[in-house]
Amino acid sequence: MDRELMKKVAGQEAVKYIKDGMTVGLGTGSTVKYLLDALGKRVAEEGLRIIGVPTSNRSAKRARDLGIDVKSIDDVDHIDLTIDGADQIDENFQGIKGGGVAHLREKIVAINSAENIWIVDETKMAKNLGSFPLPLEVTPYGSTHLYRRLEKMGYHPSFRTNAKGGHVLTHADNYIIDLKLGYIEHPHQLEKILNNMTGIVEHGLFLDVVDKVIVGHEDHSETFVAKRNK
Ligand SMILES: O=C(CO)[C@H](O)[C@H](O)COP(=O)(O)O
Repeated sequence: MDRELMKKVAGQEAVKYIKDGMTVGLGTGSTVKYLLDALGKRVAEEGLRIIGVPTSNRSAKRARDLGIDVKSIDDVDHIDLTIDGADQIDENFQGIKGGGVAHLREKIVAINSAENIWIVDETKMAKNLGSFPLPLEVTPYGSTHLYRRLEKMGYHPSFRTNAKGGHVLTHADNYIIDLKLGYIEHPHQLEKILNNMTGIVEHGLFLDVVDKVIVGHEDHSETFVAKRNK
C-alpha cells in the first residue's frame, strides 16, 4: 500500500477545483503538500492567479516557494474554497483534525470559507470517529488541572511532547492534549462538552464543516459530496 501515492492522487484531483481569481484556504499536512505542488505548477504553467490563505507557517512557506501569492486571513474579505487534509473521517463526513498541530487556524479558515474540500488517502476513512486521538489545543496556564479533569471524565488524555520530552507548541504557543477515546458514539454531544470547557482553545472535532471529500487510492480518486444543512 503506497500511501504517499494515494495522497498525491487526492491532491492532484483537488487542484482541479481551484479557478482563476479565487481566494483559497490552504490547509496543512503531508497531503496538502501534494496539492500545493500541483497548484504551484498551475500558477507557473497556466498563469493561474489566486490568493492563498495558509493555515500554518509551513504551508505559507511552501506556497511562497512555489510562487503562490499568500495573504493572512485578516487581509482578505472572503475565502471561496479551502482545501485541507484530515486525520479521520467517518461515514457521515464528520472529521478529526489537528494531528499536525494546526487545527485552530484550520478551523478559523474553514468556517469562514464558502466551500470546504478535504483530501485524504483511503486509510483515513472510518465508520466512526475516535480511533485517531482527538487533539485539543489548551492554554499552558491550568493545563495540568485541565488534564486531571479530562482524566476523571474518562477521556484518557496525554500531553503531546517532542523528541526532547518538552511540550509540542502550537502557532499560539499553546499545548496539545490528545484524547484517546477509541470510539466517539455521539460527536455532537462531545463537541458541546468540549466547547464549554474553559482552557480548551479549540478541539479537533470538525463537524458539519466539509462539502466534498476526495479520497485518494493508488490508481484513482473518489469524490464524495457531504449532504448536510449549512
Ligand atoms: O489537521 C491537520 C493538521 O493540523 C492535517 O490536515 C491532518 O493532520 C492531516 O495531515 P496529513 O495529510 O499529513 O495526514
